[in-house]
Amino acid sequence: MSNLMTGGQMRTHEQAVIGGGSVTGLALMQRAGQGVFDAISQAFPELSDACGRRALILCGPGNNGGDGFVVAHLLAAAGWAVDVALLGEAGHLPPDAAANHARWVGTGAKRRDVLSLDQVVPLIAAQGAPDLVVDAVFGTGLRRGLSADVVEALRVSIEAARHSVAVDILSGLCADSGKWLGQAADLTVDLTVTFHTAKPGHYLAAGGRATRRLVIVDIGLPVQSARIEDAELIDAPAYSGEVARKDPASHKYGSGHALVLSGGPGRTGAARLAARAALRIGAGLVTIAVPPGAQQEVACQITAIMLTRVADSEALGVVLEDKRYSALCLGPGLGVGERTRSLVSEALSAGRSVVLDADALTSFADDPMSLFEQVRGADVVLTPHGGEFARLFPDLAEQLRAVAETGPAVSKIDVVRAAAARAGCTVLLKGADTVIAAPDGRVRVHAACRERAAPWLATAGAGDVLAGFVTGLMARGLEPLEAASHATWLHVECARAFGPGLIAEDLPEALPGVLKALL
Ligand SMILES: NC(=O)C1=CN([C@@H]2O[C@H](COP(=O)(O)OP(=O)(O)OC[C@H]3O[C@@H](n4cnc5c(N)ncnc54)[C@H](OP(=O)(O)O)[C@@H]3O)[C@@H](O)[C@H]2O)[C@@H](O)CC1
Ligand SMILES: Nc1ncnc2c1ncn2[C@@H]1O[C@H](COP(=O)(O)OP(=O)(O)O)[C@@H](O)[C@H]1O
Ligand SMILES: [K+]
Repeated sequence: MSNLMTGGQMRTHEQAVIGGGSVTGLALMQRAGQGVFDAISQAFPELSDACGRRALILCGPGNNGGDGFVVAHLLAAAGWAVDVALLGEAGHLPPDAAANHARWVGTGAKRRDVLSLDQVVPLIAAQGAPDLVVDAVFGTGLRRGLSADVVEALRVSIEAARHSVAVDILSGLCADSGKWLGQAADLTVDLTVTFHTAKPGHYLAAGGRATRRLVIVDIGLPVQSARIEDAELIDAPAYSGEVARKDPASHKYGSGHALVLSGGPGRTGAARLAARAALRIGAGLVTIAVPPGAQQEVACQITAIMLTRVADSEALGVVLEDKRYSALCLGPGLGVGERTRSLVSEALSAGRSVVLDADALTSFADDPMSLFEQVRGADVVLTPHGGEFARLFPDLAEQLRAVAETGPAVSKIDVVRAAAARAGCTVLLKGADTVIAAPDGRVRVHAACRERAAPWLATAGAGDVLAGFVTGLMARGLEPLEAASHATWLHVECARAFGPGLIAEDLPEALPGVLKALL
């Protein structure tokens, strides 16, 4: 896993390193610009012959613009015809950007013109499409939404150019949250080149869709050891290798016994999906607890999975006298109301690992604190989708939903971290971008975007399978944050392995192939 650093963390780190005297801001800017140039050459080999190529570089009023001037210089040196447009006054640029602006403009007979940003649209109308547009208008310093003329210049350039590249992050996106500040511009570039680490805004919300490729350039800043305030990205190509391995000497009870509670007649499918997922991910045994009226329905659809009758919370208490049940899953298809609340309370009081999903969460919509009092400090994972999250944490959901006028905006990381602290247990908020937070502040991010896109995963029952994966891994003894992280990565991996046409039943069946590939 790698760290995701916010704009603020990046600035603090950069200032500390510059303050230490080992490097100057100007040198970092040169490395950043060189990194963008190299990434362009690598991503678009068809541009290697610079003869007759035209580039348009859009520079902003801060250091992101400074990076743009470095890129302009390198492209021109390589033989490109380069136009540069600047937003704002050259005289107001910060020192390092001003130095690179001056270098670009040159002196005497070799002076070059710098256009103003409002000359960009007429330039493209007159000259036709450039081969390359580089967006160096705003990076991590974006503080408010783009004005309409900036959006227009960006849109026309990006849509016209054959190749589009954003320096650090596409202008208009908040680097911390991936949200558009102000009005959403909904632009997409071919390539984004960022520095030192990826930022949350490259993965969260609109940020995950705003670039087709992301390249992270090492600009020589020292790598910081992991700190609790850094969100970690679940990104390793073979993340869940440890899950694929089992102790050769263990027996089935060594891998735990998962109990999945089912809803009544006609509502048992979700629990069966979760149970199959828990078994496939390696729980040694899986049992479905069914209300008596649904016994027939479940019995005729399971084989390796076992069944026990559980009419109510008292019956659940009796079942849980068997201490070998190591993890429980409640929620999928369970029904909303008092019965579910009492089953949840019984499960939590038994002191096992517990996954609460779907109806088990919605059942506490009227009094979320009564749930949090029971889960605090226990090995519990809550797995809400956006709607369920809003029922338990309405204020946090509102902060996440609100249009952000100023940056940095509240991010999915911020709200899930706050939710986990409030609930006192691990919270996994689902979506194309999934954020998992432990109550101690650790956060993991998985984004099903770009090379990990899994659009077929947005299918009924996929969430039940995820709950089953988490349950199975907790049954095997993984701690909540680890179980949730591996389950999330494997869930997407199964969807990617199966591909188009995926339905929820296919996910557990794709898992053996995925696990085998990890060994
Ligand atoms: N950190 C590092 O290690 C390294 C960083 N590097 C580079 O520096 C970049 C960060 O530079 P940065 O801090 O100068 O911010 P940047 O994004 O250029 O913008 C700030 C300017 O924009 C203005 N402004 C903001 N929003 C606005 C709006 N909506 N509309 C209009 N104006 C607006 C704001 O003005 P103000 O808010 O003060 O009015 C200020 O003038 C980073 O992304 C990377 O590319 C690399 O060189 C190497 C190492
Ligand atoms: N666009 C998407 N790309 C990747 N994964 C997605 C996308 N949309 C939803 N998912 C995933 O699909 C699952 C849907 O779960 P959920 O909303 O609970 O549905 P259900 O209740 O029908 O099972 C979650 O794991 C979520 O992260
Ligand atoms: K940019």
